[in-house]
Amino acid sequence: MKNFVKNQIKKSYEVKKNMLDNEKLIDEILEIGNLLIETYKKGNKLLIAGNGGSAADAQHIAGELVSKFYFDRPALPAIALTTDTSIITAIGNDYGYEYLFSRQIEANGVKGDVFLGISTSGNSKNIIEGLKTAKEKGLITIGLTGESGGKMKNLCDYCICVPSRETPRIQEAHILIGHILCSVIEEAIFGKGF
Ligand SMILES: O=C(CO)[C@@H](O)[C@H](O)[C@H](O)[C@H](O)COP(=O)(O)O
Ligand SMILES: [Zn+2]
Repeated sequence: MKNFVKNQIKKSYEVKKNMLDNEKLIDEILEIGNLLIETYKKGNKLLIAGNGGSAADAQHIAGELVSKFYFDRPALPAIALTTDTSIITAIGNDYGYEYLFSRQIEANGVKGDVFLGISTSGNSKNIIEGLKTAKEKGLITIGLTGESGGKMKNLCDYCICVPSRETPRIQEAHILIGHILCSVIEEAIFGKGF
């Protein structure tokens, strides 16, 4: 049983090590960081969505931006589209689960905003519909996925495909990337070194 535990730590570590050695992936994180910095400087906002553990990630990232990450500074606008049970149950009941995020993007997204879709398979229908509506409304689209990228890969303006096929390991890398993006944004806009 000890090895069972150790094996999972090892797998998580190996995914992170592969990311560290992948210069293209590091550049992609920085490119998205710069895009989000520009988005905030223009006065636009970030909308985030995911299912299950990725819904928690969406809320986690929005929390860092609206509250604070490392230090006290003005709030940054970010909305997780996974939190309002009245909206979610109404859309799910009246239109269908696949329209959960697209309907909210239709309501709250404006040109220049960014939609971040998080999905380990890259194939969750409500994220795919969200990406389509986001594009139609002039939002910039970012995806966080697993190795294959699924259908999201060709639908997103920017897509980071974490080099793993295991949902929990992919999620662990997604939240690392989310944290890095929050730190880059906070430092670039409000840090003393800038
Ligand atoms: O957290 C986990 C597994 O670690 C699950 O709740 C997982 O997020 C759910 O099965 C999701 O429905 C998976 O969707 P996706 O990542 O393929 O979009
Ligand atoms: Zn999980």
